[in-house]
Amino acid sequence: MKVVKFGGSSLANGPQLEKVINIMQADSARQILVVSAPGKRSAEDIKVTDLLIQYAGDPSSEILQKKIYDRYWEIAEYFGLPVEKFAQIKAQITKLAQTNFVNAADQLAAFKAHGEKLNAMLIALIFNHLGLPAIYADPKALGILVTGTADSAQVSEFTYQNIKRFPFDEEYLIVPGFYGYTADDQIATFARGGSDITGSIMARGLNAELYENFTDVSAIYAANPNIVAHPRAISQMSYKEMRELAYAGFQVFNDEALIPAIQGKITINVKNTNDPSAPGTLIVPDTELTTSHKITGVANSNRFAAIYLHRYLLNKEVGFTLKILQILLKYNISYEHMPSGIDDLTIILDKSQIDSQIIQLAMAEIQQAVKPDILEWYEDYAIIMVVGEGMRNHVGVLTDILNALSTRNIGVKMINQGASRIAVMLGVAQADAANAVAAIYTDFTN
Ligand SMILES: Nc1ncnc2c1ncn2[C@@H]1O[C@H](COP(=O)(O)OP(=O)(O)O)[C@@H](O)[C@H]1O
Ligand SMILES: N[C@@H](CC(=O)OP(=O)(O)O)C(=O)O
Repeated sequence: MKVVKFGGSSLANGPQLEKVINIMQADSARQILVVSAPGKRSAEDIKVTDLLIQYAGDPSSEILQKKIYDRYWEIAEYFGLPVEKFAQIKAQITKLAQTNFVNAADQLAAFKAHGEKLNAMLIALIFNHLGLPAIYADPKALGILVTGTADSAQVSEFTYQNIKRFPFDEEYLIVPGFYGYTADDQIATFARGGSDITGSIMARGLNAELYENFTDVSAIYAANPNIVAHPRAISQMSYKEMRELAYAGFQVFNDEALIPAIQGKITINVKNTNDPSAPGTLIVPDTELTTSHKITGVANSNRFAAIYLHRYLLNKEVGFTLKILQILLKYNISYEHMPSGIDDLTIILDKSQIDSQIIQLAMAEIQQAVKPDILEWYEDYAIIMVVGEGMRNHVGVLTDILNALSTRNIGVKMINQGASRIAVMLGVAQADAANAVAAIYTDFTN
């Protein structure tokens, strides 16, 4: 049996859902359908998840209710679903505004999750209307249990036994992606783009033969196609390569979604809803790789910022880093990377988790506690990740990367190599990030 996940772009309207239904019917092993909320129908459009975020901030807005309702009705109408059957979807949109939540974070999570929930309910109704046997499987009934925060949930291990016990037979199982339930029965969502995680959880829970992830590109490319024109398609890559690339900007597959697949040894196939016969990209254990390039891909991300500090003889002082980490802990700030030299330390953070006031307080405390000669906050920071299992067997990869950048006059703020033997991470100014990706990609593929 195959678990098949479709992203928001594949479910944006009726004609897209029609392609999805055809893809599901084309292979009898495709039984589990994990869905995102309807995505953008054009570049200027707004995702249903983003409409729901607005609605959470203004639940009395009839305009927002109507906008959300219209997105689902447009799909229902395309398939000729009777209004009476659609009534339950409409009722859920209105009911959200009347529900009392314990706090704002729980309320926002519940609103966001309804993008997927209502879409899965609607798709099950449409399948049945078309004479296809299908049931809606809510994460609560499946036993998808999560811990962590309301907007950044982590799956609990109990989930996998629960999924195995879920009773189903020959019918399609339509599962909403993106959320689970906490121990106190509240909805909590994964990070944005997290429907991929649900697909991976289902694939591990049911020990699927394959996890197919359908999106709007025919493969994962060696560079973001929005930066490099017609980049090389990656036919196959390892879990670890995908994780590094997804983390650093290849949003085509969520980085956290790799973990359940790795644990369950499930092969992932990223494919295109608009071109389903294309082979797509296979993501496999490194032992199963049959192709090898010097580099597999190069990604960039602007979601980082850095604290830089300099003090002579930093290397001699016992407990220096610990003091800084205790301050970060106090302010609930997690760090991503910490490259260091004898007198210097850079702490790279994910900007999305911090506001500027908190960082100022933390910086003031660091100044007080460790008295650095220089303490700076770099907002203008982009990370470039150059990834490839093939790097292990090639000498001079770093030289080639640095040459690619220096010949285009792109300055490097930081280099981190070694921790992961298949990736080199570089820090550059945000304005240089796209050029850096294009430069490295061009030099390595020529
Ligand atoms: N290296 C890459 N290869 C393919 N697509 C990429 C890459 N980097 C970024 N993308 C972008 O990822 C998009 C697909 O991801 P996403 O928008 O999350 O899809 P979905 O709506 O299916 O969840 C593509 O349209 C493309 O613009
Ligand atoms: N709808 C959620 C989860 C998701 O995975 O969406 P998409 O498949 O459109 O990336 C989001 O917008 O974050």
